[in-house]
Amino acid sequence: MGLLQLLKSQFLCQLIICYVFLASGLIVNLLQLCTSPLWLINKQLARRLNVRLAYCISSQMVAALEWWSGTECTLYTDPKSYSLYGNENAIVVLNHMFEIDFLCGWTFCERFGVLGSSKVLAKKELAYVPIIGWMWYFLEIVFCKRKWEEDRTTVAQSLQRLQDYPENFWFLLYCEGTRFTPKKHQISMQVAESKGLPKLKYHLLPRTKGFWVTVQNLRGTAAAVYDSTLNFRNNEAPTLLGILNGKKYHADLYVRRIPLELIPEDEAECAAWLHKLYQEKDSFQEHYTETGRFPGPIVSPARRPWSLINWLFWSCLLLYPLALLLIQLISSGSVLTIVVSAAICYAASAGVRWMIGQTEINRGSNYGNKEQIDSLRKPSKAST
Ligand SMILES: CCCCC/C=C\C/C=C\CCCCCCCC(=O)SCCNC(=O)CCNC(=O)[C@H](O)C(C)(C)COP(=O)(O)OP(=O)(O)OC[C@H]1O[C@@H](n2cnc3c(N)ncnc32)[C@H](O)[C@@H]1OP(=O)(O)O
Ligand SMILES: CCCCCCCCCCCCCCCCCC(=O)OC[C@@H](O)COP(=O)(O)O
Repeated sequence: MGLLQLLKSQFLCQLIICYVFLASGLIVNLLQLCTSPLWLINKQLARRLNVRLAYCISSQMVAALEWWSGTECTLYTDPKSYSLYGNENAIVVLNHMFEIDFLCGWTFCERFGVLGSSKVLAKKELAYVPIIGWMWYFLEIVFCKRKWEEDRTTVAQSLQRLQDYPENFWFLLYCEGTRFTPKKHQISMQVAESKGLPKLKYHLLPRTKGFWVTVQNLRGTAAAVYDSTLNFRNNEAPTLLGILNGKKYHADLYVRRIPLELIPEDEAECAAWLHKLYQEKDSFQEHYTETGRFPGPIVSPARRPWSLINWLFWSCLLLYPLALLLIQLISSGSVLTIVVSAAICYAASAGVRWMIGQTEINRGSNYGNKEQIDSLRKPSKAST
C-alpha cells in the first residue's frame, strides 16, 4: 500500500472530509433559506443562485469520487450526440443497480456543466435527508410517494414548473423505481411474465407511469431522452464508504441520445416503448458481461478542476476555525466542555453514517419486494 493510499484510509482524513461536508452543507442550506424572499421578487435570479449554491454541496461528493478515490468514469457514446450534452435539457434514464450510480451520474453532470441544476424523480423519504434533501427542496427536485394515485397530480405539477427553468438541466429517472436485489428481480420478473413481457436479466421491470408523465410534461422543455446504462469493471460493487476510504473504481457508461419526438404520446404506446428500451438495455449489459465493454466509441470528457477547487475553498474556510476551537478546548482544561464536545462530534458522525446508510442497498426500502397480487392477476391496461 502506497503512502497516499495509507493516508486516504485513515479515519482522521475521512472525519475531516465529513466535517467539511457537514459544516459547509449546513451553511449552504442556510444561504438557500435566505434566498426565499427573492423567489417573490425575482424567481429566475433565485433559481440561478440556488443552482450555484447546490453546486457547492454536490460537487464535494463528485470531488470525493474523482479526486479522492480517483475513480475513472468512461463514456461510450456517439460523437455527434456528444456536442449536444450539456447544451440542452434532457431526461436521463439510468439503470439502478449500484450504490453510487447517482454519484457517477453527478460526475457526468459535472463534466458537462449541469451539476448544479440537474434534477431527479426521487422518493419522498430523501427530502428529509439533511443537507442533500434540504438542498433539493430549493432546486425544485420532483418527489414522489411511489403511490400513483397521489403522485399523478403532484409529479405532473412539479414537472410543469420546470418549463421556464433558466438553466440547462438533466432530469434523472430511475424507471425501475428501486435498487436491484435478487428478490426484487424475481418478483418483478413474475410481473413481467404475467404481462406477457420478455424477462430481463440485469434490470427490474421498469415502472412506466413516471416515465410517461415526465415525457408528457417536459415535451417542449427537454429535447431528448439520454438512455444511459452503467456498469463497473471486474464486477466491482462500489460503495460510498469505499469512496471515502479512497478506493478507486472503474465506471463505464453507455449513453444513447433519443430525440423526444420519437417517443409515443399515447400512454400504452409509451409504456411499450419503455419496455422495449429496457430489453435493449439488458442486451447492452449482456454485451458488457461478455466483452468487458459497451458498443460504440469512447468519447470521455476529462474531469474538471472546479469540484476540487470548491472543496479546497470550503476546507480552508472551515478547518482553520476548527483548529482554533480545538486548541481552545484542550487548553481550557474543562472536563465538562471536552465531554460535551466529544458527544457533539459523536452525534455528528452518527448522523453522517445514517446519511451514508441512505445509499446502501441492504438498508433499502421494501418497495418492489412484495408481490402485487392484483397486478399479477389483471391484464396490463393503460390507466390514465
Ligand atoms: C448519466 C447521467 C446521469 C445524470 C444524472 C442527472 C441528475 C442527477 C440528479 C440527482 C441525483 C440524485 C439521485 C437520487 C436518487 C433517488 C432516486 C429515487 O428515489 S428512485 C425512486 C423514485 N423514483 C421512481 O420510482 C421512478 C419510477 N417509478 C415510477 O415511474 C412509478 O410509476 C411511480 C410514478 C413512482 C408510481 O409508482 P406506483 O408504485 O404507485 O405505481 P406503478 O404504476 O409503478 O405500479 C403499478 C404498476 O407496476 C406493475 N408492477 C407491480 N409490481 C411490480 C414490480 N415488482 N415490478 C415492476 N412492475 C410492477 C403493476 O403491474 C402496475 O402496472 P401497470 O402500470 O401496467 O398497471
Ligand atoms: C464529500 C463526501 C462526504 C460524504 C459524507 C456523507 C455524505 C452523505 C451523503 C448522503 C447522500 C444522500 C443522497 C441519497 C441518494 C440516494 C440515492 C439512492 O440510490 O436512493 C435510493 C432510491 O433510488 C431507491 O430507494 P430504494 O427503494 O432502493 O430503497
